[in-house]
Parts: sequence; C-alpha cells; structure tokens
Amino acid sequence: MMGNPYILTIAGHDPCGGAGITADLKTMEDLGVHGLSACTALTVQSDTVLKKCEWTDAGLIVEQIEILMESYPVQAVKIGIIEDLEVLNTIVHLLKAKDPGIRIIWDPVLRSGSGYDFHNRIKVRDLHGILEHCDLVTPNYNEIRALSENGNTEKAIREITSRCHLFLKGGHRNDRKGMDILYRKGMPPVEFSPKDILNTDRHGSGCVLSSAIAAYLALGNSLEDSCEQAKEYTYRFLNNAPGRDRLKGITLQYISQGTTIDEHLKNIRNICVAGGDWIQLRIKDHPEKEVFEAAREAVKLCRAYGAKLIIDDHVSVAKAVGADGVHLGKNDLPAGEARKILGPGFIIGATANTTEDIEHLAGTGIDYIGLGPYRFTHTKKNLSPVLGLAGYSRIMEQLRQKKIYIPVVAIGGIGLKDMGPLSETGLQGVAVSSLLSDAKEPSTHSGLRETIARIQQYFNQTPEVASR
Ligand SMILES: Cc1ncc(COP(=O)(O)OP(=O)(O)O)c(N)n1
Ligand SMILES: Cc1ncsc1CCOP(=O)(O)O
Ligand SMILES: [Mg+2]
Repeated sequence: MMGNPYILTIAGHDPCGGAGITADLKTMEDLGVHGLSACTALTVQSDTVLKKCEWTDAGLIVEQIEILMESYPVQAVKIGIIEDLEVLNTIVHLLKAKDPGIRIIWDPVLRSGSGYDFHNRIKVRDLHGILEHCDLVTPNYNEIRALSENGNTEKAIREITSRCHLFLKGGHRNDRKGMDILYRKGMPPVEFSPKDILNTDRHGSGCVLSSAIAAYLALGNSLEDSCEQAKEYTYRFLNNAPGRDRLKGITLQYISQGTTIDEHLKNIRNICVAGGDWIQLRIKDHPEKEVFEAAREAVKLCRAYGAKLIIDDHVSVAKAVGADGVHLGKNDLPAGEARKILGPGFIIGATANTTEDIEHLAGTGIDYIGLGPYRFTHTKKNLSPVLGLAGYSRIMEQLRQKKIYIPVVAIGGIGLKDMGPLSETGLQGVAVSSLLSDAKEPSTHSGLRETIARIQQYFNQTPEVASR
C-alpha cells in the first residue's frame, strides 16, 4: 500500500486533550498513520473531573463518517464513547456497509477515569449483534465485570470471544495487576506481563491503547504484535505522566517542628539556607487559619531558596497558598479527592505502614509514599507499628517483586547513622524532623549544611532510585 494508512477515531471530544479524539489523533500521528475523526460527544472535563457530556446527534455522526469513508481509504476504526447501543449499532453497520473489510476496534468506555458513568446497565447479551462486526474489543477489568451477568466474567469472556477478539486490560485487576490478556477465537490466550505497575487510571490511557492497536494493525502488524507494541507504547505514555519526574533527585524532606509558628518558620528558613530542597510544613493543634498564615510565609521562604513545599493534612491551604503539594495520612482526605481539588500539577504524598498500603496508594495517582515509622519517635502521636531496617528491606523487596516503582521515603526517629543502611534498601530518601530541628543558629549553619548534603548524597548515589 502506498503512503501512510488512514485510521478513523469515532469518539468524544475532551477539551483538555488528554483523552478522546485528541489523544487518539496524537497517538496516531506519533505512530505514523493518518488520523481522521468523527466526534460523538462534547464533554466538559479536565484530567481529573468530567462534569458534562453532550451527545452529538446520531445523524451528524453518520454524516461525519460518510464523508470520511467516501474521501479516504480508511483501514481501521477505533470507537470510543457512544451514547447508546442504537447509535453504536448504526455506526458499526454503516462502517461495514461502506467497507466490509474495515477493522473495527471498540473500546467500551462505560465509566470515565474520573468516575462519570456513561453506561451502567449494558450486558454482553445486548451486544451480540454488534460484536459480530467488531474485530477487537478492549474492556478493562471493571468493564468486563460490569458487562457480566451475576459477576460471571468467565462466561462474558466466552460470549465475547465466540464473536470477536478480546483484549482484556489488567490495570484494575487485584490478582495479577497489569497483566493484559488477548483472547482470540479458537486460540489459546496470550498474556502480556506488565513491565512496571504504573498508574493505569491516568486519564486517556485506554484511548491511547486502543488507538495504538488500531494504528499498529493498519501498519500491517498481526493482532498479537499490535497488542504487544500498543501496550509498550501505552507504558511509555503512562511513564511520561506529568509529574512523574517531579521528585527526581530529591531525597531529603524536612518536616517542620516548633512550639510556636514562628519557630516552625525559623526552622524552615535554617534548613533552606543550609541547602534543604524539600520542606513539609507540619503544624498540629493550631486552627486552619493559623496554618494558612504560616503556609503563606513558608511558600515565600521556599520560593526564595528554590525548595519545594508540602503542606501536611490541609489540602485547601496547600491550594490557597500555591504550595507544591500536600501530605495525606490515613485519616485525611483520600488522594483521589485531593487530586480533584488540586489538579495534576500538585505533588501528593501519602502515609503507608505496609506493602498492602503502598500497593493500594500506588493506584491512586499519588507521587510519593512516606513509609514508617522506622523507630519510635516523640514527634508523632499514635504511631503505627515500628518497621525497623528489616521492615524496610522486606517491603522494598516486595515492591520490586510486584513491580511497583513509586518514590518511597522512610520516616520516624531516623538519625544520621541510619542513612547508609536505609539507602541500601532502594528507598528514594528520608523524611526527618528532630534530626534537623532546633539546630542551629547562623554560626552552626555550616554544620547543618554539611549534614544535609551528606544525607542527600547517601540517597543520590543509589542508581536504582536515582533513575526513577
Ligand atoms: C513524609 C511523611 N510521611 C508520613 C507522614 C505522616 O502523616 P500522617 O499519617 O498524616 O500523620 P501526621 O503527620 O499528619 O501526624 C508525614 N507527615 N510525612
Ligand atoms: C510525621 C511522622 N510520621 C511518622 S513518624 C513522624 C515524625 C518524624 O519525625 P522525627 O524525625 O522527629 O522522628
Ligand atoms: Mg496527616
């Protein structure tokens, strides 16, 4: 065939461009195919919230498809959000009438990443007539569960694969997270293992995967190769998520301490002057208004010295003062809610005490984990069980085995002598309070500077961590 193949995406418009037809067209262009589009809906959304979806009139969708099919040699079509089964049926039949050989990949989006329900009552039995005309459907685990009757996913898989191929995305499964499976009629399933567990909830990742499969198919690859390469492409997309590198090379978080707000600010200033580049403002037992005032001052200090500022607990304060992020504990606002309020630009850290905590949190789009306590400390009340060095070694090893790579910092009673052993476990760094608090009048700044530089170096020497 001459020139680059043409692919059509029939999907919704996302004004932020992360999903829908814009994401599809970007993917197609990236993979060297001509992208065409027919818009099925105008949505009002950002990458964290979908507020509204206005469906395109079915007649208008048909007209868009007709003009494109009549003007270009379209080889493959990716279908995204569709108002209902009637519209889907019309589209699928129109495409096949125009070109019986066209490859149709349907990404059955039942629910957006931000929780908006498009369809919640469709079952596989309603889809038989449509599936007969599709080449491939690409549901995720939640979607196959929703399509199944009485939770019988095995039966749903059998029903689908007797009609078309099925690429079941494993990002939401609990048992073998990230394991995608290609089911083809009359052939053994093919499993695609995850490289890393990344945040598969990233807005638009399903759109990217299905349009990449369509592109690779149109470029002449087999279905199995197309799925494998599309998974690799989507992995790169997820790995390049905005903010993923935000904490690269940042290894020491200072947690503020003080009996008064002024003392917190004085300690923060000392740390910044001495080269600290990551500060957490942690003020307990003060009204939010006072935390807000302190945060306003802390932002100015951190900006002046080029340090990142995290606010403990108070999401609205972090947003109001333009801090760099928040740190959330088990009893604070859930990370997903915080992300909706803060948007993609903020760093969100969360507290964990076990591998299971981290496994759960890694799927919620947070940027780092504070894992602890390392040992008993007076700085925090109601401590979780102490982990000790053995606990960190075990948990970090379990994370490697589970391919969960999220920056983890150790916290709780950590002293200078602990840095060497802790840095060898694969941690990104440490969060400390007492160790660096109350130092240190200007005359001892050089001592503080040296201490901070030494801690930072311990963790920056660990290649595995530095590359994350
Ligand atoms: C880096 C870091 N890790 C853990 C914590 C503890 O947070 P949380 O569990 O919310 O407890 P409080 O700090 O709010 O008492 C943290 N602050 N920072
Ligand atoms: C906030 C927090 N969360 C677990 S331990 C801790 C306190 C860390 O401070 P220190 O370094 O003084 O033990
Ligand atoms: Mg907290």
